[in-house]
Amino acid sequence: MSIDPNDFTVIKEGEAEILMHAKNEVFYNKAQVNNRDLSIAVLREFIKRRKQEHEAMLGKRNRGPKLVAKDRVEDVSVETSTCCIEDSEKMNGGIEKEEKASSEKECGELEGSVNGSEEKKRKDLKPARVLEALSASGLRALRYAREVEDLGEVVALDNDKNSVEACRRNIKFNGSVASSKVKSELVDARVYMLTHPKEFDMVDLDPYGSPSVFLDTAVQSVTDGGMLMCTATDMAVLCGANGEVCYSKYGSYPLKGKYCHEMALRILLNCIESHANRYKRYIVPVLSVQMDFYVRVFVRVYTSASAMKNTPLKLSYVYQCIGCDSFHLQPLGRTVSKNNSVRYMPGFGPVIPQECGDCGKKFNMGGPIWSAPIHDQEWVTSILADVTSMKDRYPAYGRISAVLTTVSEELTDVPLFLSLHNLCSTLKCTSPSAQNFRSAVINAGYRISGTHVNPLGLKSDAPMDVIWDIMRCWVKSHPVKAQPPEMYGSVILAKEPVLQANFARAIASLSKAQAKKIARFLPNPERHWGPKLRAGRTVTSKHVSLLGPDAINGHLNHEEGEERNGKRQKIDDPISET
Ligand SMILES: C[S@@+](CC[C@H](N)C(=O)[O-])C[C@H]1O[C@@H](n2cnc3c(N)ncnc32)[C@H](O)[C@@H]1O
Ligand SMILES: [Zn+2]
Repeated sequence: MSIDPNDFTVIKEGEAEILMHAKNEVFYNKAQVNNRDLSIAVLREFIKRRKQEHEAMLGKRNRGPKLVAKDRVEDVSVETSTCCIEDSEKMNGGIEKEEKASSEKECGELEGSVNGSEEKKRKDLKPARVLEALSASGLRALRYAREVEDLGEVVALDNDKNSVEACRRNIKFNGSVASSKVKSELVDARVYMLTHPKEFDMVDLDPYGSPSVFLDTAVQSVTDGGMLMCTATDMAVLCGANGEVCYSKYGSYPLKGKYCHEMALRILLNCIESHANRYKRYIVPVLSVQMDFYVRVFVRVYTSASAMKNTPLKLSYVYQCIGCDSFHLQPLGRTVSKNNSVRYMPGFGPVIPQECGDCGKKFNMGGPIWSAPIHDQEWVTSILADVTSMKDRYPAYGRISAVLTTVSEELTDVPLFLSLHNLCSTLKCTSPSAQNFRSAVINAGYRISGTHVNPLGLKSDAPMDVIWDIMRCWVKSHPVKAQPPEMYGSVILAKEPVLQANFARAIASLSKAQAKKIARFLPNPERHWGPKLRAGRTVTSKHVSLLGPDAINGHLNHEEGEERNGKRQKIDDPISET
């Protein structure tokens, strides 16, 4: 079939160019440039660290070849990550034997290199292979191949014929490097990942809406120490619009708090971990962001039946008061140490009484969520430095550096966050400035930081009763109008504060970025910067009511025209967005 060049426009992003058909029957969303840029930045960091970890492992082997020969698995397991199991405290039994067997198999190549020359050993680390499981036009796969140094093959999958045709066309259009590296396949990604276990150093999931159906096979397709990058755009589901739908997809109940976007990240992480655990694997998040209209997580995947036992320690239920929105975490598990041995036990609970100690109302319970750190700050700082050193190579530099800056200042050991506005609206009081409030928390001996998820959000390790005491003290000097005594705010204010808050400006009350006036939050670059409908869909009023007019990328006028002409198209499929 001949191709008419007039039917196409060329879209350039980073170093890749794609041909977009006038009918636009293949998915492309310009707004996802932030997502693709950030993924490239993380992939560069991963490639760098993978190499360092490999060299460290070789160095260790060189230093003690006899030890290596004797205690090979243990030695390998300590250094972990690029190709072997991580855990050094090996457990007895069948699981351990399986781990050893898998470790031996995967490290066979490395083992062979121990006696070879230094040069040969270095060569043994093959270039990383990437799987872009849901590739559409192939833009992302092409950017990885063209922009990320030292990358091996990039396999781009799609189960849509038009997308695969477009992807293959785009591979050719991007020249010889792209053609030699990127391979496109028409296949259901789940089948492909299931039949290619532990083959890809990085697997990227960027679906329409929810990634939930792809997670089980994706966690199996990643190499040990490899990376899974995963987007979810079904924010309404993850943020509690239909709690039961979220539960069916992700195995967690969401809560409609101000922190719901961070909770969304933590629900997704919990879900990935639970799938990983089925295969004696576990995840280590390096970066987790909520941007624009989606969440995106970057996690490493390791295999270790013994390390996997720690999973319940990293998960919590969340109790959220239906009156004053105070929240408390209930860990799923705990450990008891005795004579150098560790026992794993269910968590003690409930961590709170039936009624809220502050306002007397009951609690909703959400989760379980991932309550361990969602970023590795060493990674974040290094990625930020790298991005800054090559800003010209990131079309979305401003946005991704702002997000990374804010992430780099987050308290990583404090799940979820408070909203100062919410506290004040509960008490019906004027708001202290964020700096005053931060100072009072610091002066009371606690830590506080911002969150990349919300410019008004504050993360703190101060317990809720301390937070309310600070607000009680604030109201004493900024009185509120009398409220009915049964209002939550009145109940909270009826109690005398135990703590005397000190609002005097504390040195750390501004973050470093705030003090240096470095951009932390940027507005969208243009209107309609949001999710897009599945390729080939027409917008109806159903989409408008579900997504809001902004989210439909200007299709609204088009639809109104069609409706006026009485030609509105019926859509049977559930809405998807990305
Ligand atoms: C949101 S688009 C991907 C966008 C792309 N990653 C980018 O950055 O431009 C999702 C793609 O997944 C494809 N897809 C959906 N289900 C799939 C499946 N089971 N197997 C393979 N591809 C699938 C769709 O055809 C669509 O092209
Ligand atoms: Zn309460």
